[in-house]
Amino acid sequence: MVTVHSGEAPFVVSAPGKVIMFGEHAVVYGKTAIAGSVDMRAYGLAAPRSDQQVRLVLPDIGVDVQLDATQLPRLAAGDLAHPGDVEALVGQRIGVPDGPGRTAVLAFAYLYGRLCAGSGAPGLSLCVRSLLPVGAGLGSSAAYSVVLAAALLQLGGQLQALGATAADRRLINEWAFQGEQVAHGTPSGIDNSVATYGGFLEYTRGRDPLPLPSTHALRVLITNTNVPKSTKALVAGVRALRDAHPAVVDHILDAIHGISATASALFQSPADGGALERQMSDIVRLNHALLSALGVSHPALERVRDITAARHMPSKLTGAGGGGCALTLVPAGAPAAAVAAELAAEGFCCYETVVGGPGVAITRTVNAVPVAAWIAATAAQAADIVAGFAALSAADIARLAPARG
Ligand SMILES: Nc1ncnc2c1ncn2[C@@H]1O[C@H](COP(=O)(O)OP(=O)(O)OP(=O)(O)O)[C@@H](O)[C@H]1O
Ligand SMILES: C[C@@](O)(CCO)CC(=O)[O-]
Repeated sequence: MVTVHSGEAPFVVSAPGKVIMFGEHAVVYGKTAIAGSVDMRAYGLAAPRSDQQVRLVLPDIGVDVQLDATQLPRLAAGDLAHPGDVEALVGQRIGVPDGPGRTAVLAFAYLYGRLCAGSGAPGLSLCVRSLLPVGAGLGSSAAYSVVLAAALLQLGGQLQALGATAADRRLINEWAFQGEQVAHGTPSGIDNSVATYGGFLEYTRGRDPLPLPSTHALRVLITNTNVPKSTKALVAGVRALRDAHPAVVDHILDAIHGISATASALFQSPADGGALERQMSDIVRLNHALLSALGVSHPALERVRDITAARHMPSKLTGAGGGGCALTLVPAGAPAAAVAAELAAEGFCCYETVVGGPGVAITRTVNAVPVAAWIAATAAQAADIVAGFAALSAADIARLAPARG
């Protein structure tokens, strides 16, 4: 339990989404995965208030709830067997129907309960917006959890330097992982690690994430199939398959581990561009085939794979699968624009993205102007700071994050 600093001026926290290059699902079983941050982020405006009210505004998913701080129970370590059990404690009170909004409010209630709640806990308005598609495999949930954890830790005076030190990041990552457990049950921790640390990471559950000093720039196309999926259900499906056929599924998981090990070596190798692209293409194809064997592909993902393969651009699903996004390697000279147009004609959304940008960031100013004043000037018609933040254009909101280093 910490004392929330109600004297803190409004500030903005942001955290990136992720793309898993190799190793999703296998990473849940202790195998290695390789992931990088994408240049789309979640942004949270935290404004302390003096009236003991806690307001959570999530405009992307239609949530605006206000509770008296005393309605959110203080939670000590050990009060709950699993962070997801918070539902049983506060589920009745939050008045939000099932769906993304409910999960998001429960993750907040858990982290607020652990980090802030208690007698005398002051109020707070927190508004989170995201430029990441929700539930598409790009780690929108982890970016949201990292924003919550960093905002509440900052309010509690638990961070040394606005989230910038190694100790700050470790703390943010640990708490964000608990927020992810509310949403996903048994996540591996890779998504929140990428959202916290940014860059490229080699990740194995239970070990510190290893930043990969990639010597090769990788162009990728991300295609959102717009098919909704549930990470929790897909992870549970793989678990059921493994329980039924351990001797088969464990070999598949080991093979995926081998792919991540190959990718890690390739990222750090001095191989020339052509050789690297050939080997990367092979392992992208192999990884997708293995994920398909685990039952987490979808006809829309197979369609993306066929369209891009016809142009010699290999694709794999990224994230949990079952819909969501595919990742396509764009080798030098590949007709990325033509392929993106072909995919768009089939109703898919494509983003060409830069992988490996900055992780979590907390800012109190924009170009030396305090956040509150900057929002007031940028969204001049808004009634208050939360409404102003909610009204910012995507281009303006992106100015609240650090530039790519
Ligand atoms: N803009 C947002 N505002 C509030 N909550 C969000 C937002 N985006 C995502 N979330 C939270 O994240 C959840 C989506 O998690 P889900 O795992 O389905 O998708 P994802 O994280 O985008 O995909 P993946 O885990 O495969 O990378 C939502 O239910 C909500 O709780
Ligand atoms: C499917 C999975 O491996 C990645 C989801 O982005 C689940 C996890 O690692 O928690």
